[in-house]
Amino acid sequence: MAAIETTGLTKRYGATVAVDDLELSIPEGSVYGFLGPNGAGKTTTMRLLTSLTRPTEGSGTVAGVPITDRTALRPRVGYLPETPPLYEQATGFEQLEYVAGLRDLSPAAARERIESLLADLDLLADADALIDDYSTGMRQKVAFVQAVLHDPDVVFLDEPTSGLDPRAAKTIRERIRGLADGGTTVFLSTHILPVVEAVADAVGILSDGQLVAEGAPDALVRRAEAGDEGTLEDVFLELTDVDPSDSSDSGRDKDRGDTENAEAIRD
Ligand SMILES: Nc1ncnc2c1ncn2[C@@H]1O[C@H](COP(=O)(O)OP(=O)(O)OP(=O)(O)O)[C@@H](O)[C@H]1O
Repeated sequence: MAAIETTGLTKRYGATVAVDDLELSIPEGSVYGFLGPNGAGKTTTMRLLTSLTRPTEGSGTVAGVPITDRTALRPRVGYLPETPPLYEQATGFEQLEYVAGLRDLSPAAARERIESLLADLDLLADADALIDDYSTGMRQKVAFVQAVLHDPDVVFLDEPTSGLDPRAAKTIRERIRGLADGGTTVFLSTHILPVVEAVADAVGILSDGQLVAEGAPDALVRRAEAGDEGTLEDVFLELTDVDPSDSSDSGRDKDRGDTENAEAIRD
């Protein structure tokens, strides 16, 4: 069974089509890199898949649960949003204890899990300091632990390594791979393409709400115009290159051309 499956998933905000007829089928225990320019619809897709917003049309399941069933879906998914909610006046440990309570973990189980995850990220020694005094990287690590505390089947990560120094970013990358190797499915949205190249089993590129290319990172690079010498960045630029100075009509034509090009790449 696919961990994430969508059919014709669409979200409109008035005249804006944020997510347009999205078809996804992502296997369990894989890392899926979700790429796209600003405003492509990545956050909206993650909000749809975590039942934070409802589709205008289409449907989907995550861990076998319909994405419109918020109550059943909530324990099965974890979400690290781009700006994670953290309570500045709590210590790292208190913040995580609070979230564990919301997730119905017993105090003893919560303590054990929090300590193990914090130790794993090299943050246990600072667990009793106020979040207000944490660095960006320390906050990001707490937010990461918060998203995986209840051992979800599928975890959605929005820019999990942004603002991290190379060592902290490497730690998070290794944990992402570790999650997938343990059977968790990771849906990873980031603009940091080397991160995706390093950890993703498959990549989807979103442009104007539409999936314009999908495949293993190295296969996408090989099949795109970039050729053998190319990188994921070349593929990304090739498929999402919309000149902002275009009028909306000619811009649309250009989009369509890019989409057709991408269709060839998709198989
Ligand atoms: N609540 C909302 N109300 C109205 N329009 C919205 C809303 N949320 C998103 N949009 C619009 O939907 C489109 C997709 O936005 P979304 O935030 O999903 O993109 P994104 O790919 O996550 O962008 P970024 O990389 O900048 O975070 C944009 O045009 C945005 O303005």
